[in-house]
Order: sequence, then C-alpha cells, then structure tokens
Amino acid sequence: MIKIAILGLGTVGTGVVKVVEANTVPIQHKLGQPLSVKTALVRKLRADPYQHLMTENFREIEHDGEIRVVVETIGGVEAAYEYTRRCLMAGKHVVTANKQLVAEHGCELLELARKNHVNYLFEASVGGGIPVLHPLTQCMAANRVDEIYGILNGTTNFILTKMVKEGASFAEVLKLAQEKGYAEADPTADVEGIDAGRKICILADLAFGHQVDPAQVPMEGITGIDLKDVEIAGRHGYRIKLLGRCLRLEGGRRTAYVAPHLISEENPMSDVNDVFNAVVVRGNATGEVMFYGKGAGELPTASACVADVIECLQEERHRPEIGWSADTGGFASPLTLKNRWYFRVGTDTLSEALHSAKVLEQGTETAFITPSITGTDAERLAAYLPTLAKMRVLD
Ligand SMILES: NC(=O)C1=CN([C@@H]2O[C@H](COP(=O)(O)OP(=O)(O)OC[C@H]3O[C@@H](n4cnc5c(N)ncnc54)[C@H](OP(=O)(O)O)[C@@H]3O)[C@@H](O)[C@H]2O)C=CC1
Ligand SMILES: N[C@@H](CC=O)C(=O)O
Repeated sequence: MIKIAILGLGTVGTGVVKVVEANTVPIQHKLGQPLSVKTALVRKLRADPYQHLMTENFREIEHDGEIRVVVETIGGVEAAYEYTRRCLMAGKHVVTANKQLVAEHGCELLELARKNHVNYLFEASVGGGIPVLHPLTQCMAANRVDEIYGILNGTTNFILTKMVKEGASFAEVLKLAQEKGYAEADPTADVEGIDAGRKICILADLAFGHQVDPAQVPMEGITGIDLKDVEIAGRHGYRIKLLGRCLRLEGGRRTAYVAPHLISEENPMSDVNDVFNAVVVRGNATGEVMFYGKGAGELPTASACVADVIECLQEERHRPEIGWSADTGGFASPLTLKNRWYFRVGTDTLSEALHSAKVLEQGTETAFITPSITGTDAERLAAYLPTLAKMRVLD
C-alpha cells in the first residue's frame, strides 16, 4: 500500500480523496499496489466525511516516513510555500494545483526538488483537468514553441457565457461560480485576470525556459467589458473572450499578457464556453495544437493532481525537462506586438487618418477595427479619440 498526504482539504483536496477512492482499481493497475490517502492537513478539525484523515499538525506529515507524496492544495503562498519546501527537504515528492506558488516560486522549488532527488509536479495548476503541461514539455519536446494562447480561467469564461447567453448578472454568476468551487478564495484574482496571468507565466516559463515574473505581465480581466461591445462584436461575427497569451520574440526576448479579445466565430476558441478552457500551443514543427477541457472544478482538477502522484510513484526520478532559468531578463512589453484593434468611440465621424479602419457600426458612437498596428499605436489612438472601449482582435 502506497500512502500519500494532502495539505488543505478544500475543493481540490477533497476531490483528490474522492478520485483516489473512486478509481482504486485503475490506479492500482498502474502502480502495481494500492494507493491511499493517509493524512490530510486542515487548519481546524471539523465534522466531515473525511474527518478520520484530518490532522492540524503539519509535522505529523513531514516526519511520516510512510508518506511518499504530498499533494498541496492550500493555495496562496505563505503556508503553502513553507510546507512545500519542508516536504521536499524531507525527501517527499510534492504535487500541486497552486498556480500562484508555481508562478512565483516554481523555479526555486524545482531546484530544491532536484537537490533532494524528488519531483515537484503541477499539471493541475494550468487548465484544471486539461493535460497541457505534460504534452507541452514531453509530446511537443521536439519543437521550438513560438506562441501559446488560450482561455485560461474557468470562472471568467463561465461568467461571460452566462451573462451573454442567459442575460444573467455579473454578481449572480460569480456567486454561482463560487458555489461550484471554480473561483479562487479571493475571486478578484479571477475577474481581474490575475489567475490567468499566473497560468500564462507558467506556460511561458516552460515554453521559453526563462522565468516570466507575474509582476512583469500586464493583466486585464473582464470587469471592464461592456455588454454593448459583446453585442456589436456578435453582430459582426466575433465573440469576446478573456485570453492569456505569450510569444517568443526575436533576439531571445519574450512577452506575455492577459486581456479580453475579439475572436472570429470561425476560430474554435470562440466556441469554448462555461467552465471550459482551451489552450493553443504553436510549435515550429506541429503548427497549432489545441487542448480543451474543464478548466476548474473539484474532480477535473483532482484528476490532474492524482495523475501527477501516479507519475511520481512510477518514475521515482527527477524530470529534467521541467524547469527553467531564474533570469527574468529579456521580457518585452506586449505593446510592441502588432494586432488589429477593435475600438468604440463616442463620435459619429472618423478623421481621414482612419480611412483604412473597417467601420462596424456608426451612429452617435462609432465601432471600428483598425488595420494591424502596435499596442503603442493603439494607445496613442485611444488617447486621441473619445474612446469608450478598445481591445485586440485575435488574428
Ligand atoms: N478550485 C478549482 O477549480 C481549482 C483550484 N486550483 C488551485 O488549487 C488550490 C486549492 O484551491 P481550492 O481547493 O479551490 O481552494 P479551497 O479554498 O477550497 O481549499 C483550500 C483549503 O486549504 C485550507 N487551508 C488554508 N490554509 C491552510 C493551512 N495553513 N493549513 C491547512 N489547511 C489550510 C483551507 O481551509 P480553511 O477553509 O480553513 O481556510 C481550505 O480548506 C489553489 O491554489 C487554487 O488556485 C487549481 C485549479 C482549479
Ligand atoms: N479559479 C480558477 C480555478 C482553476 O484554476 C479558474 O476559475 O480557472
């Protein structure tokens, strides 16, 4: 019998216990022996179906020689960071869904894992139940990855879908997302694009081999989206989605950002709805490869955690393809990127200078799409016009 422990018995932690219990047979088949959760660290003991697993004492797990893998599902940095370090130093593999910790300290924790001959794996930290980090680092290992973009936050995609398709209010759908266990403990991270930002950092770290610090990355969420723009976009064959995007630039530089985009209805990304996420990885040999599935929720996320547990136990070795340099140099502003831009401005006429723009609708306000221009030029234009809305078009 192989024993594991869980740190933090909330949505994902509980999901891990459920997946281990429900899938005993296939898991045993893969490991050659049964797997069970021995202990779960909680802040305070409580009445719960899994009360028999609970402890308030981290040292019980740290010093338990029987526990070979620890699943960290506390979230945030402080306690999660300290406990992860201590587990790795105690020679235990650590698996996590905690994108904040991986985005901010992943490089250092991977190095600590390497020194202690154990693994630090975090498939669940990006895209919930979608396998994307393993395919990126293993199945696409023969490529130079040039770009990754995707819908990386289940909560905001769920909110946008319900608001647009069912006319529901923002507050009401956010509450529903929280009840379903999709949202972060502080949902500001979801709605302001910070959670998607942490995920695009992890993808960029792995794809480009350099630390992309979340503090470097401009992040814009969904709170500034006006339903008027959703309607205009819809009438002209576009949908509005929150995307995270990172690109390899010339001269070894890289960039990343999170922002709402207009996406053509012909692009399958435009049809990714509810809690689903989709990630496109563009490799120089594969071209675009798309990964799709549930980006949040108890069981999908737990599935990715348990798969990492199985991998740690099967391999019992460090995975050298997962890691990146701590050097954050070479990050360029995404304002250098060229895109078409959607604008809605509070005027009924456009100056001659904008003759090449494609006017979508014109009344007391004008909605138009520019030719491909840099983000800097889009900002200049926005300052010059009475701008009510502006966002990139995904080309
Ligand atoms: N929910 C989802 O769909 C997904 C979540 N994730 C990530 O997984 C992680 C966990 O998320 P989720 O399960 O939703 O969050 P929850 O808030 O549901 O669970 C976190 C749990 O950790 C407990 N906890 C907090 N601090 C400590 C501590 N010091 N010691 C012991 N337990 C502690 C909390 O207890 P208390 O209630 O007492 O605060 C809570 O039960 C986060 O990093 C999140 O970003 C990743 C992918 C999807
Ligand atoms: N809050 C996150 C949870 C999964 O990462 C989301 O909604 O995507």
